[in-house]
Amino acid sequence: MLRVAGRTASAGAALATTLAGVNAIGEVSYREDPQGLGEAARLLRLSSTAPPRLSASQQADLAANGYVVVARFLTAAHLRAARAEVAAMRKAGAFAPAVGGEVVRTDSVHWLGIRAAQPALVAALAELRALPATMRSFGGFEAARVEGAEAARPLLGVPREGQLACYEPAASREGQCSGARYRPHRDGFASLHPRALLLPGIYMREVTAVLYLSPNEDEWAGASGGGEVVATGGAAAGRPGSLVLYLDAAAEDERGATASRVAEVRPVAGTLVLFDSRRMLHEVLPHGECSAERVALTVWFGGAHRGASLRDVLRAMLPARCLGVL
Ligand SMILES: O=C(O)CCC(=O)C(=O)O
Ligand SMILES: [Fe+2]
Repeated sequence: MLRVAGRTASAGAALATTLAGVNAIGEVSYREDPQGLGEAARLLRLSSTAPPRLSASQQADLAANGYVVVARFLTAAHLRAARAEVAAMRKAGAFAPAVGGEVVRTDSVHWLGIRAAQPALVAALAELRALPATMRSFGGFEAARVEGAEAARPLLGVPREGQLACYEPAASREGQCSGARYRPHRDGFASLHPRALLLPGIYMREVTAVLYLSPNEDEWAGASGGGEVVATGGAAAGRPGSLVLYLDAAAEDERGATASRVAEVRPVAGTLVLFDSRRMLHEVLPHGECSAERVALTVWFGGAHRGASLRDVLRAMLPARCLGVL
């Protein structure tokens, strides 16, 4: 892919400024394996659209609302290939119950690395990992940090792994009356949360990117054709299997009661949702009657992922006004 090649070449200088083996800065996301992408590179070519992948207005939406929904992030051919790979992995028993406990979440997951054996999924992961490089400013939640010289590069860390998650329909969960779900939660914590010191990789998440790879688009989209519904009032619209974003929920609200509105996103294959990991309270409603599986590939961008330098961790934890000292 031209974009990959171009980015890899121009990444050389940036690479020297980061720790070896660290992939903390989006700009250099592809440098690990410029040649070896092989089949994944072919698929990337297949799925690419002209950069930037997020338009200015989508970036503005993300900054203003704390989330943005992008339809058709991958091509149909790429999606088909990725879904076939997920199906094969499921058959081979590659998914395990998610950590967090039945009370919180009942999906099963597989951590997909940048060198995984599934080219279409690796290519999808690469597309997601390229996002920070196309987002120079995160407006609301990054603008404060992107000042002066820092404006030249994105400050979001890019992890080497994405989480593939499958939510089973009720029918296939023996003895369960509802399908898999993920109760209301936030993916990250605000800066200086004490638990960030113990688990910086999780607690420093700043932006969540969820790309749906669910099979059976029609079933998920329904008659309305899927997409995103924003409802006023705190009550979730509540279609089974939807991702519900509780907009403007108070920081201490863990259930969504204080949300001014809710946005409901259908997990239609190819749909990408980006949101503010720290502020956006969200949940996956129980899967329900559908027979279709609900599959998502999620990547968290942020200041301190596995392999990030101490400097990155500190940078993520300090208030913007202190950044000058790092
Ligand atoms: O699959 C989704 O829609 C979101 C999943 C989620 O919230 C998570 O994995 O943290
Ligand atoms: Fe989440």
